[in-house]
Amino acid sequence: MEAVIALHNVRKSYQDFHVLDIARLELPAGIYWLQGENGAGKTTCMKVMAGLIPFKGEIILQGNVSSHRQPVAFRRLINYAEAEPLYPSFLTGRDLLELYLGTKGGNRQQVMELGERLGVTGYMQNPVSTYSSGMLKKLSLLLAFTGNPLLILLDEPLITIDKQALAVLYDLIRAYSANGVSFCITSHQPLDQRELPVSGTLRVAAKNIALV
Ligand SMILES: Nc1ncnc2c1ncn2[C@@H]1O[C@H](COP(=O)(O)OP(=O)(O)OP(=O)(O)O)[C@@H](O)[C@H]1O
Repeated sequence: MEAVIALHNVRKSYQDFHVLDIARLELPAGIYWLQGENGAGKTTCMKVMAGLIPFKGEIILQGNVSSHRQPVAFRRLINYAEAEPLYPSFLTGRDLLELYLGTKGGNRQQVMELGERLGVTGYMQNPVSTYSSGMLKKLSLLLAFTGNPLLILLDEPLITIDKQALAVLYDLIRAYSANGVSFCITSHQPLDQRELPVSGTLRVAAKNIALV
């Protein structure tokens, strides 16, 4: 089966500090748990996969969308939610959602319903500077589920959100996964296999990523 994402000779350095050196990694569709020690390179790997920071090498989605040759199409197919999201403080949640709907596409009605389920609707009209860390995290998760992504990267999605939002998040991951969307999730806490049917574990170590 065609890999959802394939990394070929991917190298990432911050100035002359080398963080990633991945000769080849090809992942079939699924839900992956990305593990590694603090500072191993998980967040860097996600930012590279999402096409958000420059890197050497090439990433191909579904065998035909290249990070270098089709950067816009590439970025539309991958969504990323940061571990500790930061947005310009004067923007409202609604401003950000409109921006995402405009650039990522997707069904407005469906996204609004999702916002309702996650419990963000009540504060969407307020500037993000007024949000608590959990409120910000829920907004970032809503944005990660906006559009028509092939792969969703969730960096520490379980931290700071309340029990109700957590149950919705697990539900969403399972439903999207059943519709063919793949996930790559970092979490220092164990993932509950009953809630999240993880298909594989990816380990970041010694600058490489391996499916273990
Ligand atoms: N913008 C940056 N400039 C310089 N070095 C950076 C930058 N971002 C990350 N690093 C370094 O790259 C390495 C990997 O960082 P990264 O954030 O990817 O690790 P991580 O596996 O996500 O860690 P954690 O589990 O602590 O979140 C670390 O040594 C870090 O110091």
